[in-house]
Amino acid sequence: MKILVTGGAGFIGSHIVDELIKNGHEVVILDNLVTGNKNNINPKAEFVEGDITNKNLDEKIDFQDIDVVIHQAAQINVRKSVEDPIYDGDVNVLGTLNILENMRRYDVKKIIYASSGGAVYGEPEYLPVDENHPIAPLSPYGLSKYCGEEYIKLYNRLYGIEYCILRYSNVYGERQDPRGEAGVISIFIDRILNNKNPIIFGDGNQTRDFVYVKDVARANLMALDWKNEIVNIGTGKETSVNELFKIIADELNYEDKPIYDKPREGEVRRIYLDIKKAEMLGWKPEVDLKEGIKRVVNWMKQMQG
Ligand SMILES: O=c1ccn([C@@H]2O[C@H](COP(=O)(O)OP(=O)(O)O[C@H]3O[C@H](CO)[C@H](O)[C@H](O)[C@H]3O)[C@@H](O)[C@H]2O)c(=O)[nH]1
Repeated sequence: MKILVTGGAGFIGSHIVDELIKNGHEVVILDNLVTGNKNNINPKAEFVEGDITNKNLDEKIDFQDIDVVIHQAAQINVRKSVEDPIYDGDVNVLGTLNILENMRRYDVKKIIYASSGGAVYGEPEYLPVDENHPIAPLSPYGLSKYCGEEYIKLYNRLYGIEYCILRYSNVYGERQDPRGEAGVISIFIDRILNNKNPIIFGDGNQTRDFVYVKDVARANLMALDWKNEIVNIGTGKETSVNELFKIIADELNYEDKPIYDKPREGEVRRIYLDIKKAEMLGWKPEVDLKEGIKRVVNWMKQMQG
């Protein structure tokens, strides 16, 4: 199949591209390189530098040739979305709509969409959070990601474009930029390798569901066969930031303590995803947190030479 991966030079998108190419697919990458990185680009993919909000995108990309779009390009910074909700909406809502319009115009059959299991549900009413949990985002980012979902469902009703919406939990792994938007795992490892104490916001008892990026990439590959589904992609396991610190400290033989700072405002206390639906569809995470952290450590050591 010929697949367009938007954001294919980014952290998650580039792993998806690698997985697709490994499985014999032809890949076109669209990325504006704002947070994406040229070094992440698989040499076997065709690379188009451009923006999902460009109204003349069809001058750069031959949509007629594309079978499926895997849409990963986005504004992904939660705090930035609070500071500048209009920019966030431009990229995440209008950018997604622009992709859908091109798909409609040139008859592209299917879209796989990266949504956020951490941001669309808001403060969990029950745990683990399944796909039927009420939607009540606490940030413009959570809402803009959800708007993307709704436009995709609308385009399915109106024009029959097939979809699969994947709601990721906290994704970590190689190529996540520790100095970039998010990713407590790469931030802690980066700080320890540079002789700085990790900083824990609040008491460290807040919890998250950390899923390894190559497991997420594999979910995208499988989603090529899933039809009009909304699926949580996580591990179904809850890990506190304190526990996380301990696993990373053990891995790096770090004996110093973390610094405790004031809690980050507006973030959820506990969240982890119910992944029964993904499991029913045949996907499950394969790399556990310890092993995944080992891999990130090795990668970061390599990067630092
Ligand atoms: O130096 C740090 C960084 C983070 N944290 C804590 O670690 C947890 C995870 O923080 P992240 O910034 O890694 O991720 P978030 O849970 O804030 O998740 C956000 O960023 C994710 C990307 O990794 C997804 O986009 C997700 O949807 C969005 O809510 C939070 O409790 C945060 O307070 C620290 O204690 N110290």
